[in-house]
Amino acid sequence: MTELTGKIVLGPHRYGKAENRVVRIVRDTDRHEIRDLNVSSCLHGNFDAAHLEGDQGTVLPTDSQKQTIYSYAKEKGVEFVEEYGLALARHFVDDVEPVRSARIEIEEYAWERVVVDGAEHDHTWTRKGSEVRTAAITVERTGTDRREWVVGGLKDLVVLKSTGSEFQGFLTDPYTVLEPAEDRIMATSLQAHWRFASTDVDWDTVYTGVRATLLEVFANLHSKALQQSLYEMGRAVLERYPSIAEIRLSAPNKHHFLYDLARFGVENAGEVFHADDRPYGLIQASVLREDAPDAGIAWEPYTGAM
Ligand SMILES: O=c1[nH]c(=O)c2[nH]c(=O)[nH]c2[nH]1
Repeated sequence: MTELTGKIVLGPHRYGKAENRVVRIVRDTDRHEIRDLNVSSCLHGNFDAAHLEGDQGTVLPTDSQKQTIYSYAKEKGVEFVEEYGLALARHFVDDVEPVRSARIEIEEYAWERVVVDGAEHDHTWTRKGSEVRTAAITVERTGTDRREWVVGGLKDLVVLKSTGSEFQGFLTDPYTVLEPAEDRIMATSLQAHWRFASTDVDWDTVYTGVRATLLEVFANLHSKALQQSLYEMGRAVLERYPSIAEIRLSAPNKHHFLYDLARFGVENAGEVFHADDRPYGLIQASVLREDAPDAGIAWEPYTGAM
C-alpha cells in the first residue's frame, strides 16, 4: 500500500447559481414574444479564504448572482442569448473585484405559437420538441487584458434516417458477433457545440444555418459510420461559417435492430425494428481549423449543460 504524507492544499474551486429558470415575455405590442431560459453563473477567482477560513469577505452570494441574472433579462434583454450572457459575464468580471473569470451557461427551450382559426395566436404557445439551444460564454481577466469566448450549440436534436447508412468492414476479434449492415437505420440525439473566433457575430443567422447544415449533411451523406457523418457535418459547418473556429459533436448511436420475424415465417426486409435504448455507442469528434485561436477556458464545463 502506498501511504501519502504530502501537505494538503486547496485545489481548483469555483461557485455560482445553477439553473435559474428565466422566462422573459416581450409585451410591447399585443403580439407577445417568449424566451424560455435556464441560466447558470459560475465565478472563479480569489475565494480561497471562504474554503480555508470560512471568511465570506470576497464571496458575492450566489443569491446576488441570481438577482442579477433576472434583472439583466429586463435591463439588457435576451433577444440574443449570447449577448445577454456576454453582458452578465462582463459584469461579474468588471464589477466584482475578486472575480478572475466568469462563465454563463444558457439553455433555451423553444416554443411555437398555437394556431387558432388558421392564424398564429398572439400570446399562446406549445413547447416545441425536445431540442435545446445552448450558449456558454466565458470572460477572463488577466491584469488589464480581457479575453472572451462564446460557444454556441444545440442538444437533444433527435434525428433518424431509414436508409443511406451502412456499417461494414470493421475489425473483428473473438468476441465479435455483429453482422455487417449494408442498409440500416441511423438515429441519434445530437449534441453540437461550436466555438466562435470572435464575439462580433450575427448570432441567430449562424445558429439557424449551422442547425440546417448539420441536418442537411446527416440526411444527404451516404454514411459508412456515424464517425464519418459527424466529421462531414462538422466540416460542412466550418466551410460555411468562417466565424466558427471549432465544432464538437457528440452522438449516441440509437440502435435499431431488425426484428427476427423469420421465426414466424414472416419476411422482414428492413421494415420492423426494435428500438433499443441502452447500451448505445457514443461517438464524439471535434472538427477544427488549423489556425483556430486558442480555446483557453472556453470548454471548461460547469453544470454539464453542454
Ligand atoms: O456507426 C457506427 N460506428 C461504430 O463504431 C459502431 N460500432 C457498432 O457496433 N455499430 C457502429 N456504428
